[in-house]
Amino acid sequence: METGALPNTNRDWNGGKTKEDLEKSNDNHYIDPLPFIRNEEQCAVITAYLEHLLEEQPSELRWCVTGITGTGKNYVMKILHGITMLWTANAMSSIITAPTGAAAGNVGGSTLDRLGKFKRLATEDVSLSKSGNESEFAQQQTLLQNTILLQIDEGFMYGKRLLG
Ligand SMILES: Nc1ncnc2c1ncn2[C@@H]1O[C@H](COP(=O)(O)OP(=O)(O)OP(=O)(O)O)[C@@H](O)[C@H]1O
Repeated sequence: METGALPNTNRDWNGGKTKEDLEKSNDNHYIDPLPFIRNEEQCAVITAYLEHLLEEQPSELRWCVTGITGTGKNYVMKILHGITMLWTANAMSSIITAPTGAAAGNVGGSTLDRLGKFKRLATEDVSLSKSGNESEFAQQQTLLQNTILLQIDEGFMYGKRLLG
């Protein structure tokens, strides 16, 4: 996974002390923020997201996480999804989408078309807000107003017709 563009993730969970420091001083209270993840790059993404949630006034965050196949991108997506739902206690606060039904099924998400109830035509260039039933679209907007995380898998497959 490529994480070079991520914000600095050095949150100090242990008062500036390393695990070794704490062991030497017989203090066993070392906090490992992500004990269940042993992959550094995955840790960097998840920790950066946690830090973002902890910000008093979180700014809008737009990330593109890339990596060759099998590097654990979907694994991280699912963790961020779970963290967000727990953090907000709202199942609609996090959404995972993908361009095709098969890709969406793979990550436990849905297609943007299904999510937004769009009825796009294969041949016509229609904008997002006009591509479906407008009242359904408005209902969906209301439903999604507490969504704080939108993750798009295989995002390169979306053209400017949908997201442009
Ligand atoms: N930190 C981890 N601990 C345990 N298993 C992991 C971890 N990260 C990834 N895996 C496992 O490795 C496999 C590949 O991960 P994943 O599907 O997330 O990769 P990917 O980068 O999304 O692949 P693709 O680009 O093909 O969709 C999966 O079986 C996943 O469960």
